[in-house]
Amino acid sequence: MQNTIEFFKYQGTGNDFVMIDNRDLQFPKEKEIIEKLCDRRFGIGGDGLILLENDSTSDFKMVYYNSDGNESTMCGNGGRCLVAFAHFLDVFEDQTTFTAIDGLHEAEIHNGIIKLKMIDVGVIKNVENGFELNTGSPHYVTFVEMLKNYKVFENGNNIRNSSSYCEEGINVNFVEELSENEIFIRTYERGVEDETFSCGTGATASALVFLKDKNQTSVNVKVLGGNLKVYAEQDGESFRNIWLEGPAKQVFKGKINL
Ligand SMILES: N[C@@H](CCC[C@H](N)C(=O)O)C(=O)O
Repeated sequence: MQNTIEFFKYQGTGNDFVMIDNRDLQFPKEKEIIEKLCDRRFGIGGDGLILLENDSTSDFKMVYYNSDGNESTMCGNGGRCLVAFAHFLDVFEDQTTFTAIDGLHEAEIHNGIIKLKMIDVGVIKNVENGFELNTGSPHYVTFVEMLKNYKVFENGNNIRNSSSYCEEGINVNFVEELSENEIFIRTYERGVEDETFSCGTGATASALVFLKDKNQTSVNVKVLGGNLKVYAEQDGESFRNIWLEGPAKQVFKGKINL
């Protein structure tokens, strides 16, 4: 017998996700099924798939899969979209906490803008031509010029598959400083294996590298799919009180046969 599931589609600055209410734990967590649902020709289409589940210590739990069907580490835009989804499902009113793979997150929603607290970040490592840090997911950050015309797929794919990163993979962020208050970022994402329109943990990582050792606690972030803002407080070599802010929207809903 054919199994039909109800889904919702969300996007946060163009990073798009299939969203499923799995509080009844009925969703089959199989790689082939998730990959097919994320396929833009044979499925719904999305950079990832997110399950909203019950949690014993917070309002809900986030389970995140990349479009390759594998469960992965934290997704910042996905987290913001999931907060919008939980709000739509009346799980909370305007402030919430939820549990993700990297721990507990606080979040708030006001007029469609979601502000999500990210994990504290330790040392930013200097590596060849760039920086490496973990904002819930692993990121490589490098500064370039003329980012609009930059070959993000080719260069991102080369770095992601280089000997340093090929085993675990890494997300690769190319950053251009537009002004003292604004950076422009384009990201090649691990697990999507392509450039996406936005990456929340990547925007956070790039913002922290930009803010490091400056007397500044926020920066506007322009991405292909819109605008984000990152707030952070530096404490020695580390950062805390890190917030990722931006819009997240429900795009459509439907039913699909598995
Ligand atoms: N789109 C994401 C990052 C998702 C995880 C990443 N692809 C990985 O596997 O590390 C975001 O908004 O943070």
